[in-house]
Amino acid sequence: MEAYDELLRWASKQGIEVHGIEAKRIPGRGIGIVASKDLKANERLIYVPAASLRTLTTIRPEIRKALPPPAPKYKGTPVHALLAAELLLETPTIKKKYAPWHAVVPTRDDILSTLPLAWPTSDHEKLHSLLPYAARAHLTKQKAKFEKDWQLTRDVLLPKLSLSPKGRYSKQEFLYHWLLVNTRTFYHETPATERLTKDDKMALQPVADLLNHSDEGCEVVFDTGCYSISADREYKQGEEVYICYGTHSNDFLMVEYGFCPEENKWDEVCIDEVVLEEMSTARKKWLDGRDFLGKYLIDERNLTGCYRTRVALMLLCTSRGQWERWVDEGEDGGGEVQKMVDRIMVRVLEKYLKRCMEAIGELEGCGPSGEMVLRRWRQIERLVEKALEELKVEDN
Ligand SMILES: C[S@@+](CC[C@H](N)C(=O)[O-])C[C@H]1O[C@@H](n2cnc3c(N)ncnc32)[C@H](O)[C@@H]1O
Repeated sequence: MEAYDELLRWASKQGIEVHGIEAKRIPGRGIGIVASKDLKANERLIYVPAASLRTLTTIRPEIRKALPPPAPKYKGTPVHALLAAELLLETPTIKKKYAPWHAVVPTRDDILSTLPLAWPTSDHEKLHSLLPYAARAHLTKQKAKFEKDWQLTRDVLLPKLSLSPKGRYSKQEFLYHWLLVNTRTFYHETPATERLTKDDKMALQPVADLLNHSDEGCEVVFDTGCYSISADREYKQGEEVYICYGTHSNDFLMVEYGFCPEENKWDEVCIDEVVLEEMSTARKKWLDGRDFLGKYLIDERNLTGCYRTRVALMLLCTSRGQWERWVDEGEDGGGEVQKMVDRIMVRVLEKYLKRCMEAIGELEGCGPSGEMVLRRWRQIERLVEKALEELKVEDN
């Protein structure tokens, strides 16, 4: 019997109900959930009673006593750190209780090789530097969160429990558990987490955490008593059933979940670095003053630049005073100004396309470790080429 079949049997003993679906290994996506029969829209597929979730309230008392509890506005220990510590410090009895879950979650090698945060710096320093801007920026924030959580674990929790941050309790082991939590938790609000930030409203859910991501997916609803997942549409037997982890770009999915899908209607590409290179220090200050500094995006629906991009580029076509008036009145400066913005966009995107090609050239020599980043740059290259075509058509 496969480990995931064992997990489903174990789950039913925990009160987790599973209907019309089964787990299966899916090439390129680890384990996933598929329909075991034809499913009707709205049919309930998974029901997880709150008692089977691992949340802030199920963290062992000695961990909760050692680490300051989470509190509003990021004071205290994030729930992410507490859940990671809980997994790191699992006693043999608890480990036995969750053995069927441990048997199916990705191995250390799976996690550490696919998630950019875990790429060993010596080998992958170059890969980090070759990530597109948005992914690199997101990774920097994620790294800061992780380092803070590890510091609390190493300097407060482990000494209080007379454990040394080596071997079983090393930084690398904490990282593995921290990333397991990162890739497998669901949003869950309880009375205990109600006043906390969104990031602290997280729960681990055995079985439901086998669902892979797609742009659109099953309906997920929860209250304090349970979590339930229902079919969003009809499914044919054997079809994979997904949930949507959120309306995320591929840069976000790569850093948070370690994959980069070819189809993603929520995808967007951030062109901050090339747009900001056009701006003097004074212009950056003016943009900042009106909350227009950064987050310049292109996507399939906004090939010629999102609203923020175009407003920012308008500053290159006129005086500060005139630009401020247009911003105040929500005006676009008229046809001639928009043509100038288009021309600047062409220059900016041609520069970005050159960078794409340079990154692709370097990644082609990186072998399998650079595959995901290479795929991402090829997607960006296609989008930028399409945007340039559209801008040039508009110019004629
Ligand atoms: C919540 S788990 C889903 C179950 C997971 N596939 C497993 O084997 O345990 C999230 C992880 O699944 C993988 N995943 C989810 N959706 C995917 C997709 N559309 N394509 C590739 N991998 C995906 C990623 O490794 C991600 O970090």
